[in-house]
Amino acid sequence: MSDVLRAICNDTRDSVARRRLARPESVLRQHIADANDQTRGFAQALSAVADRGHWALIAEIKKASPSAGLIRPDFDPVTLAQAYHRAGAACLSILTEETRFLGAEEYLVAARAAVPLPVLRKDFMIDPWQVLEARAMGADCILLILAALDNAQAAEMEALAHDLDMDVLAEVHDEGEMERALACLTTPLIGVNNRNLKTLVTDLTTTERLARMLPEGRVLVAESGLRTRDDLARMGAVGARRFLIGEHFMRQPDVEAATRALIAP
Ligand SMILES: O=C(O)c1ccccc1NCC(=O)[C@H](O)[C@H](O)COP(=O)(O)O
Repeated sequence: MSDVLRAICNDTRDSVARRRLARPESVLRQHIADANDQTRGFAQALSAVADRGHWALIAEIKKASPSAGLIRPDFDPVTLAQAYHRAGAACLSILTEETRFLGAEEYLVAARAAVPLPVLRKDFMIDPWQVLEARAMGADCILLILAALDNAQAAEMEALAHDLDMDVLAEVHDEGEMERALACLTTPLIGVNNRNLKTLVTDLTTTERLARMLPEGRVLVAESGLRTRDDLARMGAVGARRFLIGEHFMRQPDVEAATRALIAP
């Protein structure tokens, strides 16, 4: 595990221990039962767009990041979600990690209430309790970063997410992680992160290299460092139809126009 990822996961472990005291598993399960909220079908929403031959966008709402610092000072998750929705995004990704991404559960709750799109809880999932927490806050999908988990942990969290009717986006960055994801997880959604979490540098050749390892039945999500229509075409040339994009949009004064400009047929 890279130093950056290790540091984030260590902080997450402390934060989970605090949050779990306030909302133990039994409380989360009761909340989920009482809310009786149906999930929205994250993977299905992506396929509905991709299968029509369009770019299927997971549009990210992120205020800050370790690589970029503060990205969007005038941050309003509801306005951003509505702009993405009007522009034709298939799904949202919302950072809930508080320390380095300045994310919050409240952002996910408010953005999801404002639009009908399925939502990925973007966080560092290291404990099954967080999967319950994600469902309780309304997430339709969770991210499992293979670099942060061993196979048994990843499989346990995937099974719990599926039990709770959520989808799973598995994230890999190299051949070893891709092999592990394919061996221990059943999710169709395989995200290749172009960002090296050691150096935080993005390199689109990562997706180009790993795309060829995907077998039938799995679908590629190209993640990070995507800014231009040429970038999407380049990812499209190796089979990607689904894209996770954050920073490029967060830097635009007109997020709706920028989103339309990138994904328009
Ligand atoms: O974005 C970072 O600096 C970062 C650092 C350490 C771990 C994860 C990080 N990013 C999370 C992501 O996966 C991206 O937010 C996502 O793929 C969108 O990438 P981008 O379009 O480059 O904002």
